[in-house]
Amino acid sequence: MLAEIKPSKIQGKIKAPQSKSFGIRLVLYSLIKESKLENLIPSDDVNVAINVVKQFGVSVNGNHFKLEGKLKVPSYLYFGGSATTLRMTIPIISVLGGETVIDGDDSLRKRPLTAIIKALQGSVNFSSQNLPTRISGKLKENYVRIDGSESSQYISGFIYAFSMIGGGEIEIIPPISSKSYIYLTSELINSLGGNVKIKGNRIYIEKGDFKPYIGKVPGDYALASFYASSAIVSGGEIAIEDVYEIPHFEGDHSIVDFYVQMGAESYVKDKVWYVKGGKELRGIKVNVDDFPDLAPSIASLAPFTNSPTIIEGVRRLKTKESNRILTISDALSRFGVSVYSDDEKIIIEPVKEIRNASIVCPNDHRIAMMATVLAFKVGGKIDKAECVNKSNPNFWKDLISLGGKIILT
Ligand SMILES: O=C(O)C1=C[C@@H](OP(=O)(O)O)[C@@H](O)[C@H](O)C1
Ligand SMILES: C=C(OP(=O)(O)O)C(=O)O
Repeated sequence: MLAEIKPSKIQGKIKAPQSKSFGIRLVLYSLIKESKLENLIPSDDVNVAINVVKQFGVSVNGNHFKLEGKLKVPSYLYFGGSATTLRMTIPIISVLGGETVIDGDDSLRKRPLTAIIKALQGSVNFSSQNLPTRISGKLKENYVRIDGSESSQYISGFIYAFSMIGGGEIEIIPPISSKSYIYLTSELINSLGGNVKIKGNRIYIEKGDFKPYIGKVPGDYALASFYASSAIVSGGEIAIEDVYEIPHFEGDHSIVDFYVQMGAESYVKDKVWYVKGGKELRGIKVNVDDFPDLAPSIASLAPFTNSPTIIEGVRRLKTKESNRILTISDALSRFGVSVYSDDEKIIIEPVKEIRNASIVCPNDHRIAMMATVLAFKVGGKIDKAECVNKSNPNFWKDLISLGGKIILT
């Protein structure tokens, strides 16, 4: 699909895209207790999670997920492009024990599994270092020691896995990256009757008394940020409804504050995120290691400021759906933005002369979303535009309803 975008003013009221992180967690929660997701509009990745729980024996009736009988470890699981589902499921397979062949699409096949393979060495065998691989064996004790610098998704997976079997302990070898997602998992599990305590680099999980989850999938700040950036850049005003309450830790919701630091009007009240453009913007310096998905969001606004934006802590962006150090730089450069990058940082200069550009989505939803913001300023084309479905199947429809002049063919 090709998206042809004309300069547009983005404004109005919209429901936030549903959170992929919450969506996957709430679907996987059905391996612990039933869940009913009232407003569910599954993205590709949430659909992956739904197919995975089905294979474990969960019955799926519309938006209602309930385990029928005993959990069974499937002999084959396919994860599409969803690293979150993959890396949360491997710990579950490893505590239950068994033999499963796991696979994914071309992008997932390139993403590392090094930390989990090492952590499970001696109990669980992997036939190869990347997908496809055959996992066999069972974790010997309810304890795991794992490198925290590759991905938090494994740690979230062990919080689920140990909650399923009545307890366990995780020791994380520092540095711990993407900490915000570990907090997200432990807070969610505890809010549903779990017993997870984080003490420094150790996580203690005890037996929980779980209740069903019946409710909505909360809205997502990182996905909504592309609507917000588009409004700011085009001088519009937007209200994004159904976002979650801002918690005590930093995370994807920190984008609300980053936009304030960049000079935009941005605040959350009663689960609505209000954003307004029109003021002079400035560059910021920010380390994204704890919330790496915000890099493309910040990069979408950075060219329109009056000073350079420095995004640090980008090392792990190389192993996302695309090498985002390269794909952020490449997409912005096509629009005439000067970008410097190395393994530690991306520096984005204020754009002097923005130009109309065409990009092909590098199989990475957030890069297409970032480029859309620039295209609203100057026009542009995005090929393989369906790549946004990984996390937000409503992306194009929502933006059209907010005034985006977009032709999809
Ligand atoms: O747990 C989650 O929902 C996620 C964790 C992050 O991954 P890493 O922990 O690998 O950084 C993030 O990039 C991903 O989009 C979602
Ligand atoms: C990195 C992402 O997702 P995942 O790791 O789940 O594939 C993302 O959504 O930006």
